[in-house]
Amino acid sequence: KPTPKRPKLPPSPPKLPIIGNLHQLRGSHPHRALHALSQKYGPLMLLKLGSVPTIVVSSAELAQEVMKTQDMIFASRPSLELPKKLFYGCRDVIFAPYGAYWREVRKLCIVHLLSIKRVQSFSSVRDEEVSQVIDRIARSSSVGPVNLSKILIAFTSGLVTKIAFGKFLGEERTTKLNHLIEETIALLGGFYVGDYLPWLGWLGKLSGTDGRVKRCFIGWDAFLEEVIRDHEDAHQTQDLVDVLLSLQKDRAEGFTLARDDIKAIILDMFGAAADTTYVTLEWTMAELARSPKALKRVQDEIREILGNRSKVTEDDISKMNYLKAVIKETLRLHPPSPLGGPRESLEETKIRGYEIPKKARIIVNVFSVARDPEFWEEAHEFRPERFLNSQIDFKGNDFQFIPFGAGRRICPGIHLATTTIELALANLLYKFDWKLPDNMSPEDLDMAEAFGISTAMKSNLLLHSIPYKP
Ligand code: HEM
Repeated sequence: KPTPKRPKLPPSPPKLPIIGNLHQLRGSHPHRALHALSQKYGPLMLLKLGSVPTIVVSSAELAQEVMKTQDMIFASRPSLELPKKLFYGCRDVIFAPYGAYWREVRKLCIVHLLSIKRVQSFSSVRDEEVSQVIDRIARSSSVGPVNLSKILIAFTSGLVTKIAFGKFLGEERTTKLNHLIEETIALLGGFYVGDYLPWLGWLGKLSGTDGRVKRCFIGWDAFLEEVIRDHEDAHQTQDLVDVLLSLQKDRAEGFTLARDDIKAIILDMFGAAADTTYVTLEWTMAELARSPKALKRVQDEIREILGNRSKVTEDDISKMNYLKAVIKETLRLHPPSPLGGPRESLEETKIRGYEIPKKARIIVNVFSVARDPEFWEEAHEFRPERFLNSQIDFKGNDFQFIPFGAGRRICPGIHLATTTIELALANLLYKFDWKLPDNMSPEDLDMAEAFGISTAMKSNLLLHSIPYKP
């Protein structure tokens, strides 16, 4: 009797009983551990993370297969316990499974919250917040090196808060909000055993994680409820809560937004925007601090364009080609979400003749792709010049460079992110000269990565700032 043909599955590293390949991710950062495994097992691997079959893609060619050729099949997200509990049952955009609801809220975000016009409407808020950063650095310039990491975290979370909530928050609420953001980031960046070994979900209760998640959710809900109520009582400027409330009233596009939908969408804005923007700024300053030539070149460009004006405005940025190349090179080497957004297959399919089961988890290792030797020479080096006179961009068409993802799930916040990053960096680089702390050579700067949901620097970035007089 012929034996039934076994499906041809992608190559897998050896597994242990029960935990599968989880142990191979221990001890290193997951994107680095997966990168190392891909060097041995190839650009398409099948891992068992606990009991979850997980496909890991590590080349530009296969990223295109997943995010373009078969994007429709891979357009969903896995159903994860933590987001279900924190994001109102995934009524947000990031974690919503593929379907009518996700399509509607994503469209709403693109058209109403993150459009070029809306991003422009916050230009004075950005300007104000950047000026505060400059003042803060100027005040501490003479004292010693400034802790840029701390200043940049405060800048990005302050900016997102103003964009989302306007000027409603006093000191007490801001402190509460910062605490909630910190706790959410810590929870999302942690390892939640129930997502890999569902039958061990009860460990969450035992370890106290479930209680922490519940308290965090209750904290957010009370906070958002209060802020939304304030917005309903007052006719304010057009911050994001105002926009969402007016869409709810108008039943825009025949789609009714529930209260919880609004809260989940606002939560996304914090989850997706603050940390990613901050880590891009931090890594860019770190890379420049250890590359004096690139630092000089970008400052010369900015200072030549500015003449003797006092600060960079958003209109100046379009001429700053080297600055844009510096940001791209930083996003290539240090993608803030090195494993992109997790995807899930909606049906069974094949990649390069290998069977991909339905409901498999898909990880595109954005970090590996940006080092694909077929596309990148001396991939480990910081060389912004590679992006000059090059059409390669992060808008999702060049699959060797996808820090924002690609396809149906591509990051809808690219314009908001880049506008903020460019303006903040251009001003930091215009207003100050930057030096490593005394006696530190470029090789001594600690470029290690922290663990967490966005890959920040492990050590705070301390640099001397010397005010520049035009
Ligand atoms: C440097 C900054 C940023 C980076 C590197 C980044 C990166 C990403 C990545 C890799 C994804 C997953 C894409 C995929 O699954 O293919 C994503 C999704 C998303 N991002 Fe961003 N992001 C950034 C800033 C922002 C900002 C400022 C916002 C605006 C609030 C934002 C909102 C979102 C949302 C809502 C999603 C979910 C999209 C969906 O699932 O349909 N991001 N981002």
